[in-house]
Amino acid sequence: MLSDFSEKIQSLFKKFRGYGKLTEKEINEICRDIRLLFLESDIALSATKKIVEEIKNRLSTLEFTTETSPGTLVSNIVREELINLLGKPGGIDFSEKPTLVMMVGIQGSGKTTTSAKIANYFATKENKKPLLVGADVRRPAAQLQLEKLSQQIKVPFFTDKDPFLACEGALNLARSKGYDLIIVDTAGRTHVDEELLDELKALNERFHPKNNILVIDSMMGQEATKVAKAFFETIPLTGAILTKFDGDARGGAAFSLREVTGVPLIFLGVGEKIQNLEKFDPVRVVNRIVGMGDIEGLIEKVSDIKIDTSKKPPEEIEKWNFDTFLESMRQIRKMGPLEELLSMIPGFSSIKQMKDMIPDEKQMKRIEAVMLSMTPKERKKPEIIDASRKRRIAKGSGTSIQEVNQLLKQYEMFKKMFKSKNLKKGIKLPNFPIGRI
Ligand SMILES: Nc1nc2c(ncn2[C@@H]2O[C@H](COP(=O)(O)OP(=O)(O)OP(=O)(O)O)[C@@H](O)[C@H]2O)c(=O)[nH]1
Repeated sequence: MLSDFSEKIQSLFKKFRGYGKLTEKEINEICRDIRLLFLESDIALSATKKIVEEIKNRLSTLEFTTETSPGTLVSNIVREELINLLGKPGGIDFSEKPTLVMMVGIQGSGKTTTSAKIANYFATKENKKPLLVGADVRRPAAQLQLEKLSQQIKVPFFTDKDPFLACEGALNLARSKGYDLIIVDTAGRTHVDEELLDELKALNERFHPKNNILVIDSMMGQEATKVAKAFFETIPLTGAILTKFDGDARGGAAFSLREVTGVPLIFLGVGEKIQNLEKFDPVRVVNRIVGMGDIEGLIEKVSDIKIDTSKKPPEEIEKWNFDTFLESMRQIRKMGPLEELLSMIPGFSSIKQMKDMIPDEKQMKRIEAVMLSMTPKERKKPEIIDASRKRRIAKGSGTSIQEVNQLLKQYEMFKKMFKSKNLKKGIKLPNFPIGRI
């Protein structure tokens, strides 16, 4: 999440810490650095100008105290202004029952997946009764995708032969069954076109939804603001959801959207899975970016995971084998990419050596593939893995014999260490089972 931006802002904070005083020269330098960072991050010019101006004004009138160093004061101001730029979060208006939530956006933005994510969020976290409606009647595949997702999350699905009939029917059904919210997945096109906008306008005039939510791909960078403007000129948008935030390194859309369009963010899509939806919280996003972590988010993630207690690892570490490691790895991966999780721990992202020790998703998959290519017997008793078995495992997992050897070596080290009870004498754990291979 915003890895490039995060790295750059943290190195700027390091630079600011070196300032002994803040004269006009330093203030100009800070503003120049921030401007450059924003422009390199594909953030809209108006948003860049706004934050630089705010920072400059605050720094020019700053009162120094002896307790806080100039560098810390500057970093605090920049952090606060990043939070202000992201803007206060929006929400879903539940003042009507059922409330209509119209999901709009261009094709591929993640609209269908996000409709299901929201339904799941409100059903599981807020005890609401959602109804999912497929209104993209021209694309049977989109209807099918939403229907499948609705079955997966056990939320009812409704559709009809045109979007107006679908909404009408859904409203009647919701009123009779007491549903709280109707989430309508409207049609998307490859780009914003007149036909799409006309249909939305007509739906809006007919049903006056309390919620018109724009789903937008954060990877679009500041281009996202153009799409948002086109929708905003057609219907009154009440909020936006940025999808694929997990893959966005620069933050161009996130930091531009509010300033350019005024539309508040409500949720962030942070992965392909249904659970990968976060309520937008600017403080938590910024704290993560600047390396202050997000303990609250980490606790939420851990408590969301349903641990299968029948698969709990044995208490005695001597009994651990590759089955144990495979299972723990799966439990950890359910929470999302490892680096993402660790970035939620305050200070972690600033320790470069620690980051280098952590395998990325691709490496995790390779380690998992090696373990999965072992037979159940091999996983229980890895000592039986001889040269020909290693060849078979490497071939089956699409890795190399060296990689299989490396994993087995790390396993051996792990076992030896516990046998010799060296751990009690303060010896560091090897980076297994999450080490690089
Ligand atoms: N990494 C990541 N992928 C996402 C996220 N949200 C959606 N996707 C993926 O983006 C792709 C497009 O998502 P859809 O929900 O089909 O997009 P859509 O806007 O409904 O597109 P159409 O149905 O074609 O109109 C799918 O592969 C999703 O799994 C997210 O937050 N993170």
